[in-house]
Amino acid sequence: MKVHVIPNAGEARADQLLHKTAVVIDVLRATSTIVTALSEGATGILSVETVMEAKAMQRTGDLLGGERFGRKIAGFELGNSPEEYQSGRVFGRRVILTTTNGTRAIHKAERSDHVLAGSLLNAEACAEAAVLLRRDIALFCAGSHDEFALEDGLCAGLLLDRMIALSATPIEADDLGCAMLGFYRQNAGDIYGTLVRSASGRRMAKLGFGKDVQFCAQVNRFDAVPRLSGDTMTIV
Ligand SMILES: O=C(O)[C@H](CS(=O)(=O)O)OP(=O)(O)O
Ligand SMILES: [Mg+2]
Repeated sequence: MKVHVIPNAGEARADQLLHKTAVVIDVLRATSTIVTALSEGATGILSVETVMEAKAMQRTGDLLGGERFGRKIAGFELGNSPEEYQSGRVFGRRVILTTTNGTRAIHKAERSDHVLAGSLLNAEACAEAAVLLRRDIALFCAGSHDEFALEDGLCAGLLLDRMIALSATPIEADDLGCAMLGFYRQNAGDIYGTLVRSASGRRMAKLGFGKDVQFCAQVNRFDAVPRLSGDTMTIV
């Protein structure tokens, strides 16, 4: 099984996704939010690229969630902080989500055979689900504004580490995958510190979302593996 790492949404090419299982990774914060929302009983997450689209798609009972410039969008019920999606707020509701990087990466990944949402929060379960799908895998780091984001690379390294442990057949990683695997193994004892020191982590702290970084740094908090079915992510 081949595993390829895509460094950011802007660099994703069709040939890297076709006939594969894509695992979209946006640790800070979109896929962490999606994993949390579905673990907390949301019925599905519809990812859209624009605010207008989100408003147009809203049906009775749906919640609008997401951010622009990191902050909750005017008129939306929810921002992009995973913890907002707890305490029963999303239980039984569909969420229409639009974020700067993560939802865009999910759209780009749609050309793959299977699309999963990965994060530190569901790493083990996600690695296992991806391996069981028996396709070559694209670890699709959403990145930030078309640049590589360290927290996504760290998560790609963790997923690769778990895939190697779980797969019955050998895993053949590309060069970026090997680099991220090494980076993860070097920093496995300080996941939170690595996130805090990353550019996105520092940006989150500046915006007042330091608690989100702490939340998103939890490894294997959830077993839920969001999977795209039609246009909506649900739990497999
Ligand atoms: O809200 C976030 O975490 C980011 C916002 S920004 O790109 O850092 O301004 O969006 P995401 O799509 O979750 O990376
Ligand atoms: Mg991000």
